[in-house]
Amino acid sequence: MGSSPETEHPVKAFGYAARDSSGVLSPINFSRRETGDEDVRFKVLYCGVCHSDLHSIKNDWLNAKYPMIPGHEIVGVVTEVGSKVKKVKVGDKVGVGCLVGSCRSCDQCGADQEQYCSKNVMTYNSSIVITYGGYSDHMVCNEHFIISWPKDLPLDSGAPLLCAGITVYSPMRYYGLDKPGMHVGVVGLGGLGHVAVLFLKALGVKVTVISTNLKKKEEAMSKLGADSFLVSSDQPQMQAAVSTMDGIIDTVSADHPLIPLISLLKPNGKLVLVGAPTKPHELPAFPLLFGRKLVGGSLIGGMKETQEMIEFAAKHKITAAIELIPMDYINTAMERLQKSDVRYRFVIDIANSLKST
Ligand SMILES: NC(=O)c1ccc[n+]([C@@H]2O[C@H](COP(=O)([O-])OP(=O)(O)OC[C@H]3O[C@@H](n4cnc5c(N)ncnc54)[C@H](O)[C@@H]3O)[C@@H](O)[C@H]2O)c1
Ligand SMILES: [Zn+2]
Repeated sequence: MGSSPETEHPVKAFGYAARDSSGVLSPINFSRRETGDEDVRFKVLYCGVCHSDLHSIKNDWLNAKYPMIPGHEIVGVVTEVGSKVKKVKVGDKVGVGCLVGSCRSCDQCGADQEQYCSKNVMTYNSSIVITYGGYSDHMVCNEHFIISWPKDLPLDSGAPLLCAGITVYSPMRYYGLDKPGMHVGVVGLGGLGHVAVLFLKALGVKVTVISTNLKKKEEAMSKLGADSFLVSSDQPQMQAAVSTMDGIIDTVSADHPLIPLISLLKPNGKLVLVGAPTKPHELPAFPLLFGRKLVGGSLIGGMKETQEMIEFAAKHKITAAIELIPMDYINTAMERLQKSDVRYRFVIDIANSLKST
């Protein structure tokens, strides 16, 4: 029996898609697969708006497939489970982040690092199969990639943790920047950056925000609890902070110089890049040699660590600072995100505002 997109994906769905690199999002009817034995089907309640969604719809990374339905900070309520599903039941609250599949048999998958599996399937714009993300009415996904939502964690302001949260939490753990009393810098106070401050503070780490924008100082210190604030263009301030940091988490989404950041590190300090600008960084050897410094990267986190992160967040009452928006505000939200005009994450109120046409 031949298969067609209709037989493989017979369940009608509705969402918002970008059709080309203008990135403009508009309503779309599409379809999803039936609930398989190991699948969890859920109604989407909330979906965060990550800067990666913006990079993707605009084809900044030159890998866009259209129509593209973005969204990988997805929280919902389970409506159907396959016969073999053990993790959740109908009515449970669940989350899905950036991953919906991986080979499940390679070394990386065996080490709970599905994010580094060469055959992993991203939640949308996957290069392996067609996937559509959370700017949509419902999702279906293998239970391995489902996060069980902690009872006391808010659904709307918790949603951004599924990408922004795990993306900063994982490198803190892996690079050992999680020890009480350490001093860690956070560059770029946006969606990722502001939750980085919250996680580091919960771990007992001293945090300095490094930003281009002095206007964010008051909020960074009083609302997010940062210990100090450096304006990256202020030379005397930057000079006074040279060799003071054990690590830096760099969340900046656009081109920026790394050398001033490397100079802020103590010997053996680590600069971790999580932001994904398109232009290559300039990275001279000398500032690394003198001080045995390290520049590394990190991509989201595996499923086990994402579950651990979300439980850590619930325990420490960590949520994102959000602006809740209706679906039809998304194009304005994307324009504002491009201008860094959001404190600090847009979250779409999908269930109350996405109406099928
Ligand atoms: N590594 C990963 O797994 C991963 C996961 C999610 C997002 N990302 C990437 O991280 C980056 C940040 O994502 P976000 O959602 O936090 O974005 P955001 O827009 O909310 O925050 C980015 C911050 O960078 C600042 N910034 C922008 N241009 C700057 C410049 N030239 N110099 C200094 N600061 C500048 C902005 O003011 C803003 O505070 C994006 O590139 C995104 O694609 C990576
Ligand atoms: Zn993201």
